[in-house]
Amino acid sequence: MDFNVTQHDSHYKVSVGTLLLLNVFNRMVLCPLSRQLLKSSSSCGAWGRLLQRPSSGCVYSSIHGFNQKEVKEKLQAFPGGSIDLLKQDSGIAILTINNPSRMNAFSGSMMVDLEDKVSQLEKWTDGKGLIVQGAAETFCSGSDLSAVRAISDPQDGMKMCMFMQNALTRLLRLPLISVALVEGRALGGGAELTTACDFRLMAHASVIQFVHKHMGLVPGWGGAARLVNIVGSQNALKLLGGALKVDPEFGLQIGLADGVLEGSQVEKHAETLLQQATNWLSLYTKGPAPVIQAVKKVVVSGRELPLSETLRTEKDVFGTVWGGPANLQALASKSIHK
Ligand SMILES: CCCC(=O)SCCNC(=O)CCNC(=O)[C@H](O)C(C)(C)COP(=O)(O)OP(=O)(O)OC[C@H]1O[C@@H](n2cnc3c(N)ncnc32)[C@H](O)[C@@H]1OP(=O)(O)O
Repeated sequence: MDFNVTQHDSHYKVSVGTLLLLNVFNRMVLCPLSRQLLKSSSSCGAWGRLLQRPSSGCVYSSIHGFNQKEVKEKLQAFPGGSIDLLKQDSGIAILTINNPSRMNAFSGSMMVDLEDKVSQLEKWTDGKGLIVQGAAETFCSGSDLSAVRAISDPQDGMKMCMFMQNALTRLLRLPLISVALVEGRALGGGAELTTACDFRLMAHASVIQFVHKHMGLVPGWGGAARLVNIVGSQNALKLLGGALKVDPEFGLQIGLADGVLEGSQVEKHAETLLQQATNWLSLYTKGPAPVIQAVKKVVVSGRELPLSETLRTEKDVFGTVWGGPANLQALASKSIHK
């Protein structure tokens, strides 16, 4: 029996035998080969650095004089609040910044908690998407100012900054499509946190503001580097230099926001913001987890690596889905894309 398969504008004739052979070839030759390539590149290659090992997305390690255990102990001295993770059967997880009495400011223990939750998400094989939100109708007001005052020594400040850069870089590199649901205010480090997600959805009347200049600071959690990638250097300079308030309309205009959510309080039976964000995200997370994760991996490599390295990574990721269950099922079901 032959299947007529349309891919874009070309028609291919694929027999069941060919499909099975492809699958066997993939499982016995390509996959072990890919795994071998990944192994050999894991110590220094870009692929290994970015995608292969959990927590390998770290920017700082002991070779940079960074002692994670020591920094964690110091941060734990500033307790309060929590970072809550809910992994759902749908493959979409909800990460909640939870410290309402301080407008969801990050205490030291919340920073440690965040790193722990990112580690859990790195191991989530069934995951496809992630929504990052704040508790009690506001997003996050940045660093807890009482901790900031206590860690005024530049060396300690830099250690906290390295810790948060590691955690947020790993958050952005997760093989999950992530969205920050911004309600209320995202200030300082909270604004930086929104840039560690792939997308930002802003609720009516919400504000993202890099208030660092007003605090005599610049972003230190990787937010400036990510902001430049998202909105370009001209807009980033305006947002940081002017500590401008970004409302949903301005956010859409400069590309910081990817969508605006309706106010749920206005109409009694309106969808909650979380439901709206989930619906928005599900357009991109529909399908099997290995395929969605592969999509995110090729985009991460394209976003971060030089062209020749990103092409090699794309080839390796391609090898993990080619002839895989979703690919074979699509071929067998004669899927067409009108
Ligand atoms: C590299 C990271 C750099 C940084 O993130 S530096 C921190 C940047 N963030 C800030 O400066 C935010 C300072 N806070 C504010 O501007 C205002 O509190 C804010 C968020 C606009 C909310 O204003 P309001 O709605 O009027 O509420 P409020 O001021 O009464 O605040 C309610 C309670 O929350 C507290 N709070 C808000 N942001 C905080 C923070 N970042 N650290 C510690 N506590 C914070 C605030 O002190 C107040 O507490 P309390 O009720 O007086 O005990």
